[in-house]
Amino acid sequence: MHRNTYTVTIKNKLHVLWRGLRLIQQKIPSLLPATVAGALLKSFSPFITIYLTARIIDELFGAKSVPRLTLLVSLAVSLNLIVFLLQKGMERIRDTGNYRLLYYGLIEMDQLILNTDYENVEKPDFHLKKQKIEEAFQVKYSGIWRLPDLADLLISNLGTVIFSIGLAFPLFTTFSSGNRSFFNSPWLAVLFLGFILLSATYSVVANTRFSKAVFRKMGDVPSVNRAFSFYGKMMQDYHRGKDIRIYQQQKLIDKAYKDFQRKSLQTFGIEMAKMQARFLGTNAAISSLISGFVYLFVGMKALVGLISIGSVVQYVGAISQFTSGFSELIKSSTDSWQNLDYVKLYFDFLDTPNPKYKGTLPVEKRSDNDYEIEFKNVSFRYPGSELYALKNLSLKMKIGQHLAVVGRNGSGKTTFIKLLCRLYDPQEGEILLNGINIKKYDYQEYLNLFSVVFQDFQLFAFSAGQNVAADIAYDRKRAIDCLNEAGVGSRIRKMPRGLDTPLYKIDADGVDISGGEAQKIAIARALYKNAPFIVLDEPTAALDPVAEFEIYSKFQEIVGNKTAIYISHRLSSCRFCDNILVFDKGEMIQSGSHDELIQDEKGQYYALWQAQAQYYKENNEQAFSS
Ligand SMILES: Nc1ncnc2c1ncn2[C@@H]1O[C@H](COP(=O)(O)OP(=O)(O)OP(=O)(O)O)[C@@H](O)[C@H]1O
Repeated sequence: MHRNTYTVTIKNKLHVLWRGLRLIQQKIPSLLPATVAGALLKSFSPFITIYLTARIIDELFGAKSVPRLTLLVSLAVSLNLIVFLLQKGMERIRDTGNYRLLYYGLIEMDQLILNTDYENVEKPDFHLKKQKIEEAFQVKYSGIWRLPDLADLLISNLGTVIFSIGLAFPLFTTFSSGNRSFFNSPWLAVLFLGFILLSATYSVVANTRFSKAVFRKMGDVPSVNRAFSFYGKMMQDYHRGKDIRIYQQQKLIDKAYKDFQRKSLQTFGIEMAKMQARFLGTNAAISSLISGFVYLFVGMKALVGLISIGSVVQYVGAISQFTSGFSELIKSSTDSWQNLDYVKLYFDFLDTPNPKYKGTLPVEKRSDNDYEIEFKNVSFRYPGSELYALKNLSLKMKIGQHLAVVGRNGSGKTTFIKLLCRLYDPQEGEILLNGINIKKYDYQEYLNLFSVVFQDFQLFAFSAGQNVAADIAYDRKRAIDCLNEAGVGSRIRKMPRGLDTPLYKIDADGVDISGGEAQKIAIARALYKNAPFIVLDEPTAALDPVAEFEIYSKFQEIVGNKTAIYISHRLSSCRFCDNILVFDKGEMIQSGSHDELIQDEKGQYYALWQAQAQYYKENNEQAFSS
């Protein structure tokens, strides 16, 4: 059972590795070949010096032939130069490739967020996964972008181990037949090899332990980072600056931040540093011990005349290359193995399923806007929620109708709009467009039917014109007309660059706008889209009473033959509508015109109307009497 899970883990990890390498090869074809070539050159280069220096020393202590010495020195210099230049060339290709990989990897995640089903965007898990990927990247550079670096380390260290074994091989296999000294005994070679293997094994164990401990400690990083970024954002966000000053929260924030820094430094930084010092100290002691033995073993062999002086340089060099190469190989292998967990996280995120059924039916383009939408026994619960946000809703929206949706907070009004636009699909019942289930239509085409100003609408730090047109290139006259209709044209004209002025101060010449102005720009955006259905969810919440009146009185004319849906808590605005739907706890409990509904004195609409009328009366009387 245990073994089985282990095999599955290995298989999964190898699959992730294969997928990662294939992806890199497809997107940046030069990166992996340059990495492999660079790694081989890197591992080969020290051996040129070791081998040729040994030969030069032998020549100096032996025949002293000047032409041979010249040849050896020129060979050493030119080979080193060639390898160095090739290595640098590969490094350049690798650096550019790595940069492109980083860019590609991050963009790919952002693309997913922009295009995935809306349902995913509202799930906290979805964002947590992305946060983990980004944190692993920021703190340890782990993830898909580290694959080439780790491949470089693995190949170069493996190369070092292989080349050093090749160069040190004769030391353990060549014996002088006439010499019966202890240093010529194969048993000494075996003993020495045993010692090297023992310390290498220790190095494997210590490395794995250390990597695991670091990995465990890294588990604390996301929460530490989250807190750091929380404090960072809190202090940088100039919108919070007002509250901080008015309530004099500087001391509170400063103390909380310092306490957190102290705690995280203690539990994370100091403990990690201690662990590292212990590990590095033991490693340094072992490698000095090995060096001592190597010098003793090789030196004694040379002393009793079994090997040449040049060979001392060759063997000592090769064995020390082997020990450092071997320990680095182990370290890079454990790092690579753990990095695959982050690569898997990256692919899991990219593989986030899109549950929405995607239809292909084109939406008929009608110049008469003759579209009818019907909700048939629609019920809906948000994912993970037991409660119905909408229950058994049935209604028809006919072309050109002006519809108001009213009800207390949380009664399901916005949810109704979300279902209408297919941001979510109902669990029960169906929604039909001209008699066909909306799921069967091509989603993008279906979305073209709607302009919505959500309660929590968002504008972006693009230019005012681009915000209105939701595009880079757009019809300037139409944008100005829509801004005028929404009552914010004169404000935009007064901005330093008119339509081209960036909104918000993220841009150096950006302009901050008021909440009401933002709402008017959002209305202009809805008008610019010119869709057959226009939905306004609390469209005048941030507007002053005069602007509100203007918008409502003009809307009749602006909206024209479009089907309009207003969600509003101000019942006075409902009088403009043909039909009013009253929602309560997810159900539609009343519908009809204002005049009809107001007749039902036991109904919810009457109660809401009376409550509002009473409130306005009392407040106005109070305001005007003082
Ligand atoms: N993303 C969500 N996940 C879970 N429950 C939600 C979500 N959004 C809304 N709800 C719940 O669904 C119910 C209906 O919410 P909805 O936003 O549709 O109400 P509303 O009538 O528009 O309210 P308001 O007048 O306050 O805007 C509420 O109980 C709300 O808490």
